[in-house]
Order: sequence, then structure tokens, then C-alpha cells
Amino acid sequence: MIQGTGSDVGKSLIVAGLARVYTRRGLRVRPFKPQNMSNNAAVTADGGEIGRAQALQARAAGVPPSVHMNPVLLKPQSETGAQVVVQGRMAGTARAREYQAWKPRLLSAVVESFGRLRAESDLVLVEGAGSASEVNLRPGDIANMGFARATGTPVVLLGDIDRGGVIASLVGTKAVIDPEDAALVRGFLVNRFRGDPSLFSDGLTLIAARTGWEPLGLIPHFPDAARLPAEDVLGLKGAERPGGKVVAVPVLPRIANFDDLDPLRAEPGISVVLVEPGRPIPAEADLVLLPGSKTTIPDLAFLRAQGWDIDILAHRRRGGRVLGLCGGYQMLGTTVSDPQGIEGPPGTVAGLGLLDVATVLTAEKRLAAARGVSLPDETPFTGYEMHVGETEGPDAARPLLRLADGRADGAVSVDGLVCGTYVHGLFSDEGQRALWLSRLGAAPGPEAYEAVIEGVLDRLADHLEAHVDCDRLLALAS
Ligand SMILES: NC(=O)CC[C@H](N)C(=O)O
Repeated sequence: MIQGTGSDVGKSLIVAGLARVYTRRGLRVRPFKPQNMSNNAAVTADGGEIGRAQALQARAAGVPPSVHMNPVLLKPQSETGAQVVVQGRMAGTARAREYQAWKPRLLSAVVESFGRLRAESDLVLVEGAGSASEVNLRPGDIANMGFARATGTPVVLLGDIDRGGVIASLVGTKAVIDPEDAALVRGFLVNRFRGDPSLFSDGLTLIAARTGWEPLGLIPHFPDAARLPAEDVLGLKGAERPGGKVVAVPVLPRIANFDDLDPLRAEPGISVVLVEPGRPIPAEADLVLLPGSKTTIPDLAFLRAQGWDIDILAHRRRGGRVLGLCGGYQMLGTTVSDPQGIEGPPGTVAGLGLLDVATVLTAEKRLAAARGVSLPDETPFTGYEMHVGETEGPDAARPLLRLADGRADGAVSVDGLVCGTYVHGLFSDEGQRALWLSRLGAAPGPEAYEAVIEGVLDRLADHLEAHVDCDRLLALAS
């Protein structure tokens, strides 16, 4: 199990890289993260949802993602509350305080899922969550040491030298955690090193002497990591390229399924501008892309508070294109209703009115892989659906897509410039991305997106083989 000295030290990336390392050695590898917190979820082959990082790690291991790879997924809905997804299904919503009471029940789901993965594989690579040293959260913990202790899983601690204080964070973790937890730690890794590695060899020796943990590697910074899908909204980056066609994306507080942006960020002819709160949507935008949202009504209120509604209307008047994906599609309609209060207080609000459709959020969540064709060009696509809303209205008589099961999806304005759809992942589809690039007048890049990701995973595995004692690490896994 890889645990971190803090959040965002690179645990997900290292687990993805190690998954590829050991898969290439012929082992049957499964990634596992007991508890994840993210609104960037992936649909699994078994019709549930898990954190996107585990889906990437599954890909690194050459297996389809399964709900058991991330049995507890917390999807933040407000500053204090989150939707709790257990083994891929929405189990309810919990406030941070109430969540403690959920934990014993969640631990049994976690242990059960872990057991399944162990039974079908040679190696389960487990990723912790946040920081191993949050001893205040240790009672009832299922994400880090609580999991390791319940299952007897050996731990390797990962520190990040780039943020500074790596010696203190590793030695300090040993100092604050329970000695019985510390006894599970077999070794440590130092991530994101820049410069001459020989300069830090004394540092590794010192950490080993102070902790009794074995140094397993000093991993140089891996710049290509930026090309892999980000899980955390904090890790979400634009890709601004002078001369590229501008796709402007307002960063909503509960932005969801923002993996939709990854293939666009990889396109050399596109400049993805993430519009942060407090900034206007750039007037030179060729496309305003409204992304998915975990909570459509509150995010719509936020969008208005930023004045982005006015910017979008001005963009539309200038003849610009607008595309709404899932929650963003819902926002483009005339109204959004949440009569049962699923995503916040019950109520109905006015949408941006750029599409003549209306949305009602229902208790039923749609979670499924999707395929079909876009209209009227009949270009095939694959993607996925993940939403509770249902959207209908006159503009839906001009759907954007037709699904393989015969359902129509999405809506297009009379002039064709405003489009919305529930389907995520369209830009990962080569044919669909090409279609949108041509609509924007951008030339497609030389490489298929899937090939880009595969190439980065292989190079990441080479990087870890070169800088981590992968034989020793495997021997430590019991
Ligand atoms: N993935 C999304 O954007 C979801 C949109 C909306 N929150 C719904 O569930 O219907």
C-alpha cells in the first residue's frame, strides 16, 4: 500500500506507474483505493462508478475498471456534505460529522472488495488517501492505516520533495502515528526530485536512520504526468497555446467529469482556457464549454454571481459556439428543477435559456457506457452517462446524438451553434474529436489520444524501473 505524507504527493501517479511496471512483468495486477474523494468519476464495466485515478490505474494494469477498485467514493456536494457511493452505487449523502457513523459499515464493504481483487490477482496495489499522519482522523479510518491494520497490508510511505520539508514530513509521520501503525511501514519513496540525485543521498540515509524504514527510491519529477487525466480539481490545468482555437471553460465549484477536457488539452491546435472565478470569459473564445457539475443549481447560481451568464450571452450574440456537457447542458435550458432536493434545497431556477429544454432532477441515477452516432452526420461515438437529471423540450427534437438503444440525446439550437448532451467522453472518441476540431477550424494533432496515454504510461513505468527498487518493493508486498 502506498500512503502519502500529504495530499497530492503523487500517490495516484506512482500506483499507475507501478501497475504498468508489474503488469509488464507478467503479473496480474489490480489497483485499489479504499476511499476516494472526487467528482471526477469513471463508469465501470459493471455499471457503477469509481474515482478516475483508479480507472487510469486499471488501464495501466490492462484490465477493465471495476467498482471493487474503489469501493467508497465521496462526491462533494457542498463545503460540508458529500454523496457517498459504495461499491459503485449511490448509497446516500452524509455531512462530514455524520460520515464517522458510516465508517464501520463502509469498512466491511472495503474489506470485501479488497478480498475479491486479491482472489483474482497476483498483486493488489493499494493507494491511501490524503495524509497518513492525520492521526485526529485515525479512529474508524478506512482510507489509510485503518485499512492497512484491518487487512495486514504492508505500507510504503511516499513523500514529495518538491513542496519542501520532505525529511520532516517522513520523519514526522513516524513520530506522530501509532507505533503499531508505524510497524506496518516497510519503506519510503521520495517523489518529484529535481536536479542531481546524488545530492540527496545523505537525505535518504538520514530519513532511514531516523525512521528505521528502508529507502526504496528517489523519483525524479516526471513532467509528462501533466498529460494524464487529472483526478482532483486542484490538479486540473488548462493548456493555453498561442494561436490555438480557444475553448473557454468556466471552473465551477462542483465541476464534475472534467476528464472531458483531457483530450482537448492534448490537441496542439486547441487552447483550453480555464476561466477562474473573478475573471471574465475571454471574448476571443471560439467555444464556451460548460462542463459537468455535481450540483447544477448551486453551480448555476455561482456562474451568475461571476457574471459569466452575461459573458456567455455576449459570446452567443457574437455568433460563438456553446457546448454544455451534462450539468452544463442542464444549465443551458430554460429551467432546472430539483423537486426532491437531491442536489441541494428543493426548488426550480431559471437556466441560461440558450436551449429550449427543461431539466428535472430525479432520484434515479443513470450510470452507463454509451455508444451511438452523432446527428445528422451519423459519426459513431463511444462515451458514458452519469447523471440524475432528465431533459426535454422543443430543442430536444433536434438531438445531438442517437444512442445505440434508439434513445435520442441532447439538443441543438435552430442555428446549430448551441449544443448540449448528457454523454461524457465524446472528445476521447477520435471521430467525435475530429468533428469538433473541424467545427472550430482547428487541425487535429498527429497522435490518437489513446496512444498518447499509453505512451505516457509506458514512459512512466520506465521511469519507475530506473529510479525505484521495483524488485525490493515487490518482495515487500506480502
Ligand atoms: N455529471 C454531471 O454533470 C451530472 C449533472 C447533474 N448533477 C445530474 O446528476 O444530473
